[in-house]
Amino acid sequence: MTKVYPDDSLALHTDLYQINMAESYWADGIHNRKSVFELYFRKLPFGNGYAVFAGLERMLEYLRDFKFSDSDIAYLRDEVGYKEDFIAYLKDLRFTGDVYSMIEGETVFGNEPIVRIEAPLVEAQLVETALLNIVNYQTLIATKASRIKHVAENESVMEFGTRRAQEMDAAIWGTRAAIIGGFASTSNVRAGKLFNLPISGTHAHSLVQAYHSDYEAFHAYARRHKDCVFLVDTFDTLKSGVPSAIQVAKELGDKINFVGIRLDSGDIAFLSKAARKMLDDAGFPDAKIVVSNDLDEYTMLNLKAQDARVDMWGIGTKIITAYDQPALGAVYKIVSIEDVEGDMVDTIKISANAEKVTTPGRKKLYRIIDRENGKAEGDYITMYDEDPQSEEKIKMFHPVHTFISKFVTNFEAKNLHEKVVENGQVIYTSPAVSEMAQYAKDNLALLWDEYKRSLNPEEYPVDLSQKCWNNKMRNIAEVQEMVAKVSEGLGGK
Ligand SMILES: Nc1ncnc2c1ncn2[C@@H]1O[C@H](COP(=O)(O)OP(=O)(O)OP(=O)(O)O)[C@@H](O)[C@H]1O
Ligand SMILES: O=P(O)(O)OC[C@H]1O[C@H](OP(=O)(O)OP(=O)(O)O)[C@H](O)[C@@H]1O
Ligand SMILES: O=C(O)c1cccnc1
Repeated sequence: MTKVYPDDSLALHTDLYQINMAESYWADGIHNRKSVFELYFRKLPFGNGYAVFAGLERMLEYLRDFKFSDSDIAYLRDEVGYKEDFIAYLKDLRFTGDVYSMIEGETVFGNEPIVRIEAPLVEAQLVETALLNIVNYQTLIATKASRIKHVAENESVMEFGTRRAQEMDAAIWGTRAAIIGGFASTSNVRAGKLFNLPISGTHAHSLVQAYHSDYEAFHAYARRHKDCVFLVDTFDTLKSGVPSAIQVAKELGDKINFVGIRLDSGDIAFLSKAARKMLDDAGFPDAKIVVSNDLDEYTMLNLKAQDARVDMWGIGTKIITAYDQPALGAVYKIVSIEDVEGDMVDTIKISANAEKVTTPGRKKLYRIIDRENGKAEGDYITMYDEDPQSEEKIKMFHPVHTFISKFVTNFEAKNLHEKVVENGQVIYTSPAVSEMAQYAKDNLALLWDEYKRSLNPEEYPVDLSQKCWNNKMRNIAEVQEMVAKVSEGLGGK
């Protein structure tokens, strides 16, 4: 049985090691040193050429409300065993830092900072797990939704996944992310209420089974509902389901809005073509054909290649669980920390894998947009004090394979980070989810098609400024020097 705490908070929604590190920082008196952390992922999910950022609104709620409640404090003291002095410190702890973030619906790529947290070390550390939890899931689902919508083109896509979601929270936030990524509506009524999302739905096989008849079931449904989409595959799609739907639509005429039919099994290509012909011949050329049944962008593409006659898609399991890639690997890394003199010192994490070496320093992120064609040339990471817009010409080069480079002129440098939290106060108001979805759509229009194709897209450039790259190389050299000294001191080679 779960225990119920009326004052349960999300401050404990973290890994134990974060609180243990917080205790060390505090005991050593370095907990209030200014620090800069960045949140980013390295590899795009689903082999896609871009991702769609989602999660800011929940992150902001979490940071705003960050506080260990009385029952959290009691648990940490009585069950986990932290000492009284540290417990007293945790009681009054709030998030007091600054946060810079992309806004929801922004197109995002690997190895670029999505969120930058500037806060006392202990605070920035404690919020890591929750921030990653939020962004990893929501961005994954928004990206999957965008892939699916890309294949659907102008046909609308409904989210049907709640029953298959990894529990209730995922259904709610996942469907919100799906709408940001391009889905038109959700079947989850609570999500509709909470986030003001468009809700939609048809009916299930149980309705038809309860009446033992397609005709009776459709009639019963139509007596109480104006908009009707009849599910036609319970007994026999072409011999009973579609003819019954047509009969009810004819009988009730203007009394209902016969939106169309739904197919949920069998050969969708074959059945949709046959049903289309029956509907057209019966005088219902505007009736829509909705399809569902374990669909995703791959089956959709395949169905389109077979000229399936589909007007609307219902997608459940494969969107809400991000079925083919259940996790986005976003990470949260420290890039700069105040030293004993009060100066900020950049810090780096070295790895044998060049892609995994962090990029030190407080940085900014720009999207470089060609003023002539309005298309994005690439993203450009600079040190905080740089302003690419003040330059005539910038050199963009691959941060690992540096010989891949180009000069860009006549560009607009769009700053992708908005200040959303200042001294712990949330200063950003999230727009409606529909606006986020529109923003996502507009952003995708900046990308050349080769970055958007669902199979083997081109790699979009995410480059470092020369200054940023030099800083990284200097940090690597310094660490190598330090390691050599340590190694010598310890008797190493
Ligand atoms: N013409 C088609 N081409 C490719 N895939 C299809 C086609 N028609 C249906 N599919 C997909 O093939 C899969 C068929 O799965 P399955 O065999 O479980 O369905 P079914 O037996 O027809 O229906 P159910 O088990 O739900 O009653 C589904 O993912 C469906 O979307
Ligand atoms: O297929 P998804 O993309 O997950 O979409 C949601 C599914 O949920 C319903 O099926 P139901 O729960 O009745 O299961 P079934 O169709 O597999 O029998 C509906 O008929 C869809 O097929
Ligand atoms: O409205 C529907 O058709 C629907 C809703 C949830 C799951 N499957 C279908």
